[in-house]
Amino acid sequence: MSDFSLSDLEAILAERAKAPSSQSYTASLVEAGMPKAARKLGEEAVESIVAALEGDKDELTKEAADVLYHLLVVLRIAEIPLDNVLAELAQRTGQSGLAEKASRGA
Ligand SMILES: N=c1c2ncn([C@@H]3O[C@H](COP(=O)(O)OP(=O)(O)OP(=O)(O)O)[C@@H](O)[C@H]3O)c2ncn1[C@@H]1O[C@H](COP(=O)(O)O)[C@@H](O)[C@H]1O
Repeated sequence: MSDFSLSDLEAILAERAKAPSSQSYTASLVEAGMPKAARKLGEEAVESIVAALEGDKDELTKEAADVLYHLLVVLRIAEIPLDNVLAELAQRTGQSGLAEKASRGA
């Protein structure tokens, strides 16, 4: 199992977003703004659907990674911390302890 987490990626994107857009794809997306970032997220979601329907596991794995990356870029532009999303997911499990833990970023 990979040690790499979405929180790790969120931290990398926060750092890279400060770079000149010529040196960082993340910074170029943030600079372009929500319409472009949201469109990219949609494109990657559609490509994931196609891979899923074709039963192509390798392609679906790559497209799923693209979806998660572009989702984090969209959340960054919207100024929504990943922890808020995790807290929402935890709350849906009905386990308030998990929701509290997620909102603390633990
Ligand atoms: N996970 C990714 C990631 N996935 C995809 N991409 C980039 O997404 C782009 C998407 O290519 P596409 O073919 O979909 O789009 P395109 O038509 O080439 O370009 P668009 O004009 O449509 O955006 C490519 O340039 C990839 O390099 C990513 N770029 C960055 N990351 C992560 O973000 C980190 C920071 O990257 P930089 O911001 O580039 O420093 C990296 O270390 C990675 O962890």
